[in-house]
Amino acid sequence: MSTPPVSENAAISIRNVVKRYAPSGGPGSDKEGKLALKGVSFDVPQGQIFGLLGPNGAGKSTLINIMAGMVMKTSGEVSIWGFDIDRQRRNASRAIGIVPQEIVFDPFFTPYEVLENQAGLYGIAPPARLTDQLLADVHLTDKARAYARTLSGGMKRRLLVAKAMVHQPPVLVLDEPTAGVDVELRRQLWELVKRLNDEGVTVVLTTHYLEEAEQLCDRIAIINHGALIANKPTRELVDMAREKVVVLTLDREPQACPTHPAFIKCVRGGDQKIEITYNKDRTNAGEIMALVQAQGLGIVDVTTREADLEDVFVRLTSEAALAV
Ligand SMILES: Nc1ncnc2c1ncn2[C@@H]1O[C@H](COP(=O)(O)OP(=O)(O)OP(=O)(O)O)[C@@H](O)[C@H]1O
Repeated sequence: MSTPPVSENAAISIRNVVKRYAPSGGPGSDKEGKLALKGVSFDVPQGQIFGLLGPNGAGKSTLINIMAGMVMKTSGEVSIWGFDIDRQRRNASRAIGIVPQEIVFDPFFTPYEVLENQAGLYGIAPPARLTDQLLADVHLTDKARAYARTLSGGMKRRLLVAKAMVHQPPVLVLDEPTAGVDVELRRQLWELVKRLNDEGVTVVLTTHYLEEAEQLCDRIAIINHGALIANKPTRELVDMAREKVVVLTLDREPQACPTHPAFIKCVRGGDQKIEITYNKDRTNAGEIMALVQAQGLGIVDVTTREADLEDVFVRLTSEAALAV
């Protein structure tokens, strides 16, 4: 299959990226080394919040670490804001801010010092530094002079976001920013991400929380076993779930499940309820209710459930697993 050329106006352009790790040499190790990415290609459009999803070990961190310059790809091309990461490394690095999965700070530095040091690394002269502004943006002004080790987990994560934004990159990448973070802190982090995006920053994030990816991301790519298995606007991806479920509570116990070519599954609960999973392109709840009533049964209550991203994710990853 021919691969389109690297896109000039994408925030990130990834073409045919392959990564094979060196063999570890340990007992049972793969002699050729682990093939973590098997030729992945996609673009992250400018201005979006882009979700990179996949099960554990799919290759997400490998891809992010390649963008960050921390892992060398085996082959393929990556450009960030139009800059090739091999030929224009300096410009590519300046165009991206990375929030790593692991929290790593020297515990004896204060948030103020963490940001000042980072600005120094980027060669930003003191008058041009945005330290106070960034601390305010992530609500850490009153912790500016506290040791990093005294910050809560959520504060440390917010400080990592500020650190990634020190050089004001147009692209921000967050690797599992909410892993192990409680609900309230997760909400705060998502608000921060949304605010940055509203200000024009293109955001790429990996997450295991499908519901949040569904709410937050404009577009979602799914990686499984080192290969891209989906890359679509979130709405389209969710619409791929063609299944819908209707639960009917009847006026008495039905003798049998009604049948229809669009039914995928029908379960009798034994409590005067039937749960029908159907293809929503081929029938609807109204038709199903009419079918049940035509059998002489009365309907006391009805509830329906839409398929969500989790249904699509499970289906796509299991189909891809079967194809491997
Ligand atoms: N340094 C390494 N050396 C050898 N193999 C590695 C190395 N880092 C990752 N891998 C392997 O490459 C594959 C992809 O790992 P990666 O960490 O990129 O996945 P992931 O999608 O980020 O998973 P997770 O969500 O668990 O972080 C895995 O099989 C992993 O064991």
